Amino acid sequence: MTKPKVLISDKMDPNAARIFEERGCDVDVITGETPEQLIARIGEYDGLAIRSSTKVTQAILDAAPNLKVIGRAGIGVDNVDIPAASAKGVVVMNTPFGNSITTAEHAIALMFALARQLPEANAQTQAGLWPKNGFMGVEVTGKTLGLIGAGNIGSIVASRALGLKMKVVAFDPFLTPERAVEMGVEKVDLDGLLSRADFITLHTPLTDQTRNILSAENLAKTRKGVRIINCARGGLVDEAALKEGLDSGHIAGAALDVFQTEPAKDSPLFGTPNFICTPHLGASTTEAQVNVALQVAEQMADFLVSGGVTNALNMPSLSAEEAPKLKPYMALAEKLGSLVGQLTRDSVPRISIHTEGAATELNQKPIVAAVLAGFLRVQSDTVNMVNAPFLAKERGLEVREVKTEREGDYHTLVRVSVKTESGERSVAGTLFNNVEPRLVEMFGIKVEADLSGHMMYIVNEDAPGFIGRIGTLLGENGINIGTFNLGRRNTGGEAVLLLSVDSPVSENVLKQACELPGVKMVKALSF
Ligand SMILES: NC(=O)c1ccc[n+]([C@@H]2O[C@H](COP(=O)([O-])OP(=O)(O)OC[C@H]3O[C@@H](n4cnc5c(N)ncnc54)[C@H](O)[C@@H]3O)[C@@H](O)[C@H]2O)c1
Ligand SMILES: O=C(O)CC[C@@H](O)C(=O)O
Repeated sequence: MTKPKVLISDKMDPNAARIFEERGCDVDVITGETPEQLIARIGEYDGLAIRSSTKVTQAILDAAPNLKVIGRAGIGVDNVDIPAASAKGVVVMNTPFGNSITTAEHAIALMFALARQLPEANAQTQAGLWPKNGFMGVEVTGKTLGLIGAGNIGSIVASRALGLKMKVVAFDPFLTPERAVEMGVEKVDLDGLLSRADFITLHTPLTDQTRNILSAENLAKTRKGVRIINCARGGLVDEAALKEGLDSGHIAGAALDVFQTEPAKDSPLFGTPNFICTPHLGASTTEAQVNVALQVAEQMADFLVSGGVTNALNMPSLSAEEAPKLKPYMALAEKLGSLVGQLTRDSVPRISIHTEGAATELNQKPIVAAVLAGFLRVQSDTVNMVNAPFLAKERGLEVREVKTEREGDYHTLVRVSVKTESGERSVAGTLFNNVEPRLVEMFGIKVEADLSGHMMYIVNEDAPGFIGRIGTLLGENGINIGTFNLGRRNTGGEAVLLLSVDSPVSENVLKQACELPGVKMVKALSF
């Protein structure tokens, strides 16, 4: 088996390259390239490991036919075009916890730097001014810290601030009252936070809801003398309004680690009194960089080598322990989805995935994604488990999931049903020996077939002589039959025949089969 190839395109702790090699990947570390250079190179790689410098655009994805996974050693993935990656079936992963403590500590460091004007005091002292009377600071003890965003980093900042004897109020629409109590913070609305906080620190992603959350209007609602810290994302604070607030003295200090445009080599804020900044250093400690490098390499290698999916933003997670158990189910689900897709001519507004028995104990999301991938692949051969759920949504296909924990005729079963203009149609399959996918029911008729390779599906009247006639026809056309699977609704009623054949069945043979007496339908299938 050829080894997966990974490119590390941003500066990353060397542990990442070591882990890739130890886990069976070939790895190249080539940093600082232009987008054009990356476009020329990316075609040969299965994986791309990045930090924030590499911008993974549609153009880069278009030039990457082999790419299967992008791993961000860090949290924010705003440098990756996730919809474009999903559409191409590329998994995007991040490392959501590896740099949280480090970034929270940076926010606290900036809070102290603002409270005591450390950068300017340092600069003037080293300039020989000994400015003993020029820097009257404030204590943080007893002050109110307003937390906008109380997720991983926000909650660490809160715990540190509580240790510093601050009062913490938090605005986060997704923060439950129970979690607020657990964190020891008071959950407030945004106006409440703005009117009460002595320090405001931001810890949300940049979304349509959070963009400009500290707008000119909201900054005007803050207390006079407020100090603002942003270690999350540029774009959360209106930088022009921030400058006005600092110039007017309404805002006593502001510290930005992140800017609307990065790298920020020029900004109207530079040189403003009581403004301090760092060049997106929130995650820059030895500990955090080792953490994220190890984690991203382990996650990506897991995916490329054994199919495990951790911390993916566009695909359900699948641990390395779960992967071997789920793999045969995903193969079964994909085959059932494909069978229904190949046999359905009408438009399908709804597809239902029903698991029964042992299958219900597993993570359903990969099973559903595999059914959708099989079903939609009939329409486009670029569909895979990553982009199938997105495509289904885009095409208005309603996806239903149903679980029945008790066993039926089989210890485990996956059933795929589609709603069509002519009614609901379903196929079902099980796993023999927990590993071999087997079709066991088709449109209400019991059959038993291994769905693989080239197959023929025939619906005919159950009458003597048919099997001989179809065998003769295929034999005369040089088509060897591998397996022969029969099922019927009732004696003399409708029967189905699923044949696996060693070579593709031509249109001409299908036509001749269709003309045999008693035949209602013939279709070539492939898996
Ligand atoms: N400066 C750096 O180097 C650096 C390092 C790491 C992370 N970050 C950034 O910090 C941010 C926070 O990271 P995290 O790990 O804590 O993320 P997280 O997802 O754990 O937490 C984000 C929180 O924001 C909340 N939120 C979402 N929309 C909101 C809204 N409209 N108003 C208020 N709250 C809202 C969410 O409910 C969540 O609790 C991210 O943008 C990340 O990219 C920056
Ligand atoms: O990689 C970095 O230095 C920044 C990381 C940070 O912005 C993140 O979102 O994790």
